[in-house]
Amino acid sequence: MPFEFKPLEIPDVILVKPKVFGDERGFFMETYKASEFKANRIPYDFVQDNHSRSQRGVLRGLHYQLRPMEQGKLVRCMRGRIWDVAVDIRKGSPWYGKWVAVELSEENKLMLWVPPGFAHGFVALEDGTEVIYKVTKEYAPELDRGIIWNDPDLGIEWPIEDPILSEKDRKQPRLRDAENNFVYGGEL
Ligand SMILES: Cc1cn([C@H]2C[C@H](O)[C@@H](COP(=O)(O)OP(=O)(O)O[C@H]3O[C@@H](C)C(=O)[C@@H](O)[C@H]3O)O2)c(=O)[nH]c1=O
Repeated sequence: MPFEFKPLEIPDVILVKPKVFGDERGFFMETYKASEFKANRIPYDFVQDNHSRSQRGVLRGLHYQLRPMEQGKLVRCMRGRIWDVAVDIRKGSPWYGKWVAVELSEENKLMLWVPPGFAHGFVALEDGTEVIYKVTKEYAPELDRGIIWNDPDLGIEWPIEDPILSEKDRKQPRLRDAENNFVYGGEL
């Protein structure tokens, strides 16, 4: 099997571990394969790939797009390290307002599947950290929304104090005030 799929504490969020083939030249790994992902509770088509670079302490998030342009995201860190967070914001979900986080790095090569209905964010733990992620719907700026990273109702334990934020992310609302049209449908 080229991948291991491990559901996290919120089981719709899945940690994906690729099989890495190392040899004297370097390494090879598959980073996405439709048949394997579809057979392991990630039945989506991906339509856009993104790439960002961040200095240490940059925090991007927490972001989501409203329905009908809700995005699932397959996130990977190809240089440096991030602490990657997914927050369940599906109304009626047993995990509403709960979060899970994992470290993704150049070294561990792990990927995080963040389904539609989750807010997503990460903090870069090293300078020059590069993140690439596939998304299931295209960017729709008019439906782009966010939640403030340090919302006390979420209590996310970020590993960095005083992060570097975009102007937009400094002004995001709390979850309780954020526009959100996700409804939990018992996805499991
Ligand atoms: C996300 C995105 C941004 N942009 C543009 C808009 C803006 O001028 C510039 C930077 O956008 P942002 O400040 O929103 O970029 P950023 O803060 O990196 O936003 C990203 O954060 C992570 C946590 C996510 O989960 C992503 O879905 C996305 O929301 O890039 C696109 O053209 N396409 C896109 O898909």
